Amino acid sequence: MNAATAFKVMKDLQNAFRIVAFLHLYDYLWPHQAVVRDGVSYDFIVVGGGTAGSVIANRLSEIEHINVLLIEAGGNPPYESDLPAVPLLMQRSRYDWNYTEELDGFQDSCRHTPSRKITFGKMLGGTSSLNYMVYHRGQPSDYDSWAEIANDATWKWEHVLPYFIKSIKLNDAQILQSESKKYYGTDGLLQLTKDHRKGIDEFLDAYRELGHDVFHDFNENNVVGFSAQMFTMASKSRYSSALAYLSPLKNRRNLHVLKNTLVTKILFDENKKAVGVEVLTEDRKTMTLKAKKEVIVSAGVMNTPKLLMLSGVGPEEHLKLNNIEVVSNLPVGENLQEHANVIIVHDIDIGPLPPPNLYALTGFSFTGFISLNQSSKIPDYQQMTYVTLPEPLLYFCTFAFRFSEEVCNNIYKNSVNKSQAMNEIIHINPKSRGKVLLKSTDPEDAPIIDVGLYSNKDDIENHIDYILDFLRVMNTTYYNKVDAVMADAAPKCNKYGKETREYWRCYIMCMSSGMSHMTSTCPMGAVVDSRLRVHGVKGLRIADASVMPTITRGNPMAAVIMIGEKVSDMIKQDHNLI
Ligand SMILES: Cc1cc2nc3c(=O)[nH]c(=O)nc-3n(C[C@H](O)[C@H](O)[C@H](O)COP(=O)(O)OP(=O)(O)OC[C@H]3O[C@@H](n4cnc5c(N)ncnc54)[C@H](O)[C@@H]3O)c2cc1C
Repeated sequence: MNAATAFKVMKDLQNAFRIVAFLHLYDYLWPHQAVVRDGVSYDFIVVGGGTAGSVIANRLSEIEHINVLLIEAGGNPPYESDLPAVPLLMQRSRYDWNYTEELDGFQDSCRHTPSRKITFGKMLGGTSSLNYMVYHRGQPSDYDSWAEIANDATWKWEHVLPYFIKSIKLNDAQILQSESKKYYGTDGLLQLTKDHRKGIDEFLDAYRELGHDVFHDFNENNVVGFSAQMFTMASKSRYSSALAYLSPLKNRRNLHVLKNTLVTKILFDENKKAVGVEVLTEDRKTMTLKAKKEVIVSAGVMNTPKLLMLSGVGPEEHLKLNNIEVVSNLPVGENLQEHANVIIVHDIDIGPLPPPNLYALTGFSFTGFISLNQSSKIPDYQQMTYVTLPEPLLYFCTFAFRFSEEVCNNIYKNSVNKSQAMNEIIHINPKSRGKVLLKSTDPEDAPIIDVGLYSNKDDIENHIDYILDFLRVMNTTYYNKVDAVMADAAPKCNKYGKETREYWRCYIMCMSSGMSHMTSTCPMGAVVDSRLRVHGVKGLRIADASVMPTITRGNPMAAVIMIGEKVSDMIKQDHNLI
């Protein structure tokens, strides 16, 4: 196997699954297509049936006399969305928005192309239908600082925790019999599965040897340390936000789900109240759909700011440049935040791993939140380690990370008869910021995206510190026992010597990428208030990853679902519906 073959295998598999999609065998899982007429009114319109939008559509339509229209640009998730082993197959397919970042100063990187491809889900469940399913809530201190920025104590950890708990249906005997039980629900809608697979404990022992705590579970007391990962999975399948929140109510009469329909504009009346949306339907008809109470935009971190700007809500100068009439002058699209990730692969000798299985995650994994100052309760970086056979890693290298064939072949070449540990060293508190702008006023055009990774140079130097800290694991008993050797992914950096900061500066420029954890393009404070209402207009809220004032120090999906739960209650309260 080599990188070119691995890439071709992925393309062939994508084509094979297209045939399965053509048969529509799994459409019975999802709500029917709504029948709509031009000019028809609903109480609430939710734009985007993704991670947050699915939650909101469910919770608002719990009230029987309220009519909710959920509009989603994509269609039903395909069969492969269900299969935990193959999330990659939906990348660069019709289930992906297929955006590309502008040139970002990494032209000299080890990527396949200088511009980075960026994936977001375009289907019910949005990005939760194609992501890697890791469930982590971020740090309690993240929410305390949101509360401060938003000037609203209801965003503090103690007040958002009940919404995390409400969403969950945990079925893990070990956790439910432990102290951690109080942090989980058992009658929510989102199923979680903890990874208990063989092999994890030996790795965790190595981190224990370095002085780190090892937990069953991360929660408000267990913040800094290591644990096996938790996933949004039932035992053998993905649990996307759509499967959790939309599938069970596919026959609910007051919820109307309009699929394959792009919202092109939010419509305002003369008092700047959002009164509806303009859409482009799957048969390419333009229609107006009206909202009596509110429009809630949950179109994700790129498409929410794009839609707002197209509708006249955004930075005045940029809107005027595009001849868009300004409704509210706000810093929409600025403040984009992302976790930078550096990949370090180890060849290891741990004996045979089970062969890949479509219904299980490949290999096994664990994660750690590490503070360089071991007495601190606030982590500086996160480590996620996936232990697999070398072939699945080659697919990731070439198809997901899109590193060059040379880099992927370098990583693969000494792995014959071995396993590999792919370590993601993640900068979870970046100072760098990016932005989203309109490319044109055509709603079908992609936006201009500048993720801004390492635009603040402190992030590079801090990342080197994190990598050097991580590498201490190479001296532990277990890593010696399994003959861990670092794959020589970037030989061009070897001239500096691996013990130097120059080597790691060079390595970072070669082997880094974003985690696809982007947030904060319409943040609380600057763009929306603490009840997620857009400043300067009425009847318009935003609820998705874009409203986070700062990126969570952890994987963001759990926080997005919590935002969906919390905003649903806020909307009900503001309209006297509870
Ligand atoms: C490859 C990948 C792996 C990831 N892995 C993890 C992980 O393991 N754990 C984790 O915590 N996070 C992960 N993330 C991040 C996480 O999935 C996202 O942060 C989260 O799902 C975002 O939710 P959202 O509601 O903001 O947006 P989305 O879930 O993307 O929802 C937006 C929805 O709006 C729709 N839409 C957009 N524009 C329009 C329009 N104009 N009209 C109608 N509909 C529209 C979209 O099609 C989409 O369905 C990953 C992300 C990626 C890309």
